[in-house]
Amino acid sequence: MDLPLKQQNLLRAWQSYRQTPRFDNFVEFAVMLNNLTEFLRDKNAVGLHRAGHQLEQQALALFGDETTHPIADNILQNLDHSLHELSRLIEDFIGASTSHAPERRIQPGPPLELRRQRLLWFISNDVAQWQPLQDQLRYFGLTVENLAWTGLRSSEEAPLLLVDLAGLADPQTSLRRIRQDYPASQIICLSVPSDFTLLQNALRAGCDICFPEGTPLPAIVTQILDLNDSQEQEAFRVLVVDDSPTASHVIKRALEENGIIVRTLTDPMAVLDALHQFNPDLLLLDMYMPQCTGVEAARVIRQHNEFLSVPIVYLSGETDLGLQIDALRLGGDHFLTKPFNPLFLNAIVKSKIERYRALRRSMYHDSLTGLLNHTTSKTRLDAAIEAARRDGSSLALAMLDIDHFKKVNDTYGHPIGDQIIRSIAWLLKQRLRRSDIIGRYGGEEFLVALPGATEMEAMVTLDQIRQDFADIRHPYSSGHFQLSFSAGIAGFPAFDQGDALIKAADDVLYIAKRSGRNRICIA
Ligand SMILES: Nc1nc2c(ncn2[C@@H]2O[C@H](COP(=O)(O)OP(=O)(O)OP(=O)(O)O)[C@@H](O)[C@H]2O)c(=O)[nH]1
Repeated sequence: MDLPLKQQNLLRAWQSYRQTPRFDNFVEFAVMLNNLTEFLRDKNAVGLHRAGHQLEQQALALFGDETTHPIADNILQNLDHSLHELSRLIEDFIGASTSHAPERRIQPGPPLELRRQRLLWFISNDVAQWQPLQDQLRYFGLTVENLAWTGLRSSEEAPLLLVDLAGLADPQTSLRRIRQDYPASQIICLSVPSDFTLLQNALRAGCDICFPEGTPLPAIVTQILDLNDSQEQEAFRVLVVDDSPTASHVIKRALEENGIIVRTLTDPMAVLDALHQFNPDLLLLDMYMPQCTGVEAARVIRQHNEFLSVPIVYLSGETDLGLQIDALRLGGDHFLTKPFNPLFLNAIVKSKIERYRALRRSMYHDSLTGLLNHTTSKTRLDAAIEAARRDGSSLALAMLDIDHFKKVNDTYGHPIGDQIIRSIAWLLKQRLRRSDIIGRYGGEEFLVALPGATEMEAMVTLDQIRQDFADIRHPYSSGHFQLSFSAGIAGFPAFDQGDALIKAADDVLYIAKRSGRNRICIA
């Protein structure tokens, strides 16, 4: 729905510049272009993003200032041509998506809001050979459909394309055709000969990721699931503190055009409350405000441990280098001088937030699985119990432990053991709700808290996951092996503190282990 709108905005902005070729109209065009390109990147519409990015580079080279506009006629024609090429690609994509879209029926929603399943099309002349890979991907929640090279069709969403190049007479031409037909899809190639030129050719023809011949199955599964995982990213949040409502409005608009959630504040003295309530990923601070300077506000903020790492970017008309350096020394991360270039502002804000989020991830999440780490799982559980107490709702906690895991390490090696730990993490992420708490509590032990669920409801959900996990065939050498996990469930309000709940679930997990494993017991 957003794509046609963004395309229209871009064409409209270009039209305005063609009619009145002033610098500010060019800025508007560049902002709309940047907005569309970032949108395509976020949606992983790889081919379309590539085309948008090329046009953006062309436009940025012409950005200049008031004196450089209007741009020369021949350059204008060039830009016009590239813009219409991009527009045609987008229209083809939108047309293909809507004309072949299957009729959508409204069905009653599932009781638990499951994460959306990603569609994957598998294109190969030898589907049977890839059955184990397909099975693995299905187990982890991807919807896999097989397509023949001769039977390619359109889709409402941009599916992930897994393309087997084995046995193709002219893989490059086939790939180019696919890239053209599916401009928005991510293309992953299997069976690419491990040769520099052939890999380079596949990438040039439009492939995004190549797996050379002989890549082990677990490595392929891991990368595809990682790709799928990285799709889910919450919108960035920025708090703007500037005493001028006009300046705040301009900044807000520039950032919102890029999908960033913005809150503005004209009174710097209220910044601590706003930080607590809004929980931003970044602060944009005006340098000079009547009651308090930006540097003073930054120093006050940095007195609070919880806000020590939130990036602070100063906005000011100040061009004195010495003052800028001092401002950075006193708790800021970057300095942007007004009038700012909206594209530059967006790029700085996004890159700072990406780093900040990566830092937070490493602080609160487990590096092997991306799940919450031990400490954070407990903190989140405590907070969820408090919320359940306030709302008078229930909460179920499960402790899960992989069965005979020592034997896995001893028989297949530690790296395969790690792979199993990751696979159970993916399965849990795939099957549980966003609002559930999923943590790696210890080596092969996981904590799962389901706010709002009773013990029995948790049992139904987790028992399905248990059965599915037990069905997964983990490939090893030329064969495979299967595993299981056991779990113990306890519930709030029967146990009304985090530690008591964990102990109760752990106790029944022990009973599940003693009574034969591959089962779930309730406290
Ligand atoms: N590969 C790998 N192994 C781990 C990791 N953390 C813990 N382990 C191993 O997990 C195994 C846990 O074994 P045990 O606690 O004896 O239990 P088990 O073999 O799973 O048997 P039961 O729990 O009784 O079914 C140990 O061999 C640990 O070395 C990890 O991050 N990676």
